[in-house]
Amino acid sequence: MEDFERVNHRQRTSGVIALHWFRHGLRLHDNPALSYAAANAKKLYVMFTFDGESAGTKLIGYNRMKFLLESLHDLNCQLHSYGGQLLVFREKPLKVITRLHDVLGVNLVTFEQDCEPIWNERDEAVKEGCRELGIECREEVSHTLWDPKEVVDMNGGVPPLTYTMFLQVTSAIGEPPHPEERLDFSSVKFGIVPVGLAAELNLFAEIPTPEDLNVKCSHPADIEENSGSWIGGETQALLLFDMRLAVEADAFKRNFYLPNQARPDLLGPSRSLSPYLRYGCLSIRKMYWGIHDLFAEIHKGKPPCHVHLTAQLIWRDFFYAMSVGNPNYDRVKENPICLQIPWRHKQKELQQWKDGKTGFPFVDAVMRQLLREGWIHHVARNAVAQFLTRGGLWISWEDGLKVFLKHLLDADWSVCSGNWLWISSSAFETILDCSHCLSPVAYGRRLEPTGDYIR
Ligand SMILES: Cc1cc2nc3c(=O)[nH]c(=O)nc-3n(C[C@H](O)[C@H](O)[C@H](O)COP(=O)(O)OP(=O)(O)OC[C@H]3O[C@@H](n4cnc5c(N)ncnc54)[C@H](O)[C@@H]3O)c2cc1C
Repeated sequence: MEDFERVNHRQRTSGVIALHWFRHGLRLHDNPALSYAAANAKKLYVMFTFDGESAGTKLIGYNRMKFLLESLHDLNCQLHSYGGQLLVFREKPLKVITRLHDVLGVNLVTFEQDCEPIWNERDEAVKEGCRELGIECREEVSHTLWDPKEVVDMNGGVPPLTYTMFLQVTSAIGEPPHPEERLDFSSVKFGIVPVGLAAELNLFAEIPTPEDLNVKCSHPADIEENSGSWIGGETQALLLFDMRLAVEADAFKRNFYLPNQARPDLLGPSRSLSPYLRYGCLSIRKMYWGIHDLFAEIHKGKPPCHVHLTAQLIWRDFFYAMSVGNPNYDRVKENPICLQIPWRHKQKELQQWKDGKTGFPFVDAVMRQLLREGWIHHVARNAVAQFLTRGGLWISWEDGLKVFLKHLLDADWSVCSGNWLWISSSAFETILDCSHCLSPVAYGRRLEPTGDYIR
């Protein structure tokens, strides 16, 4: 046994040594699993591990990987100010946990719930491994407003198939929890990993770059041009959230709702919070209650109204709940909620759509923006998704989903699949509906009549 193993073996017997495992939830505020670890441990380790899958890294483009790494960098900087360090490994989580238990005496592991079925196997293996090692495992729900598993249970074991049903079930559960008070980390004692163990577990000396993880930019000229347009991390998320509250306050005062949906600005600077919600840099509960309380303050005495932004946040929860227990949610085959539509296999047209070379200027501009920046407005997503599926090329939504999952900054397995199912009219309705489709020409002209967006 090495010296440090002996020392830490002794520590194990005398108190809680915790490891918080970040998967998403990349924030210090309103993070109940992290606060539990910090409040109960005499020493705390915090980690993220690149296992080839977690945080949606199985299918990931350059822009999202950059956003994720910036978010980790931001966490690390914040932890540094409290004398801590974010440990970033390239290893399977259970191996890291096991070795940190063996060598450093870790006896408590905490993490935020990843409710999607694609994570069940990973999380069950970790929970089982912890049980065998006698490690306490604590999982907290804070990536969604309600616990999607509770929603399904409450609905008799099946997900509520429509948004209205979802609202009924959640109103029976009650309001979503308020965000926690911000924890003071200054009294937390953070642990570091000895050199030998660091090498064994492939601990990065500093936050890696996308290239370190073999993710390359396919348009190198864009790196400089786009630098600064999206910056990952909690610090930036909180800044943008304050700006967003000001925009919503102005709209509420004028009795106007969803300003960025009703008057989409395709040319303005990116202000969306979805990539920050996807990685949990911003707490969904902080956003929900922030908007809710703002409405209540401006419209004193009026009952809460869900036609504004909080309704959008509830849609996000709806799509998560829909995917619980359905590992085939992202495909046509063996997906119990998906209509079996005879989509055509047209490789050439699919490639043209992916490359932004269909010949329809608006559709092509949107796809080029997706490839270069990783973010496109909701109305633009609608346009290209309908064009690919029931409104134009008649190609399966599954093909479109893969492209979105790779390139979108906010790409989220449940939310993206749910929206593709919706837009292609493959689910949440009983029949395929092609009676109302967006014109790929007139729609673009209406949204942005100057043509500057396309240029
Ligand atoms: C084909 C398609 C794929 C999509 N894929 C994703 C995805 O992978 N990840 C993702 O977060 N959103 C996805 N969306 C939903 C939506 O386009 C984005 O959430 C929205 O554009 C984000 O912009 P915003 O933050 O300004 O939204 P806002 O209007 O400010 O809404 C606030 C938040 O509510 C949530 N939200 C808004 N609209 C929706 C919606 N339709 N479904 C679920 N949640 C919503 C998002 O978290 C968003 O950040 C997709 C939409 C379509 C049509």
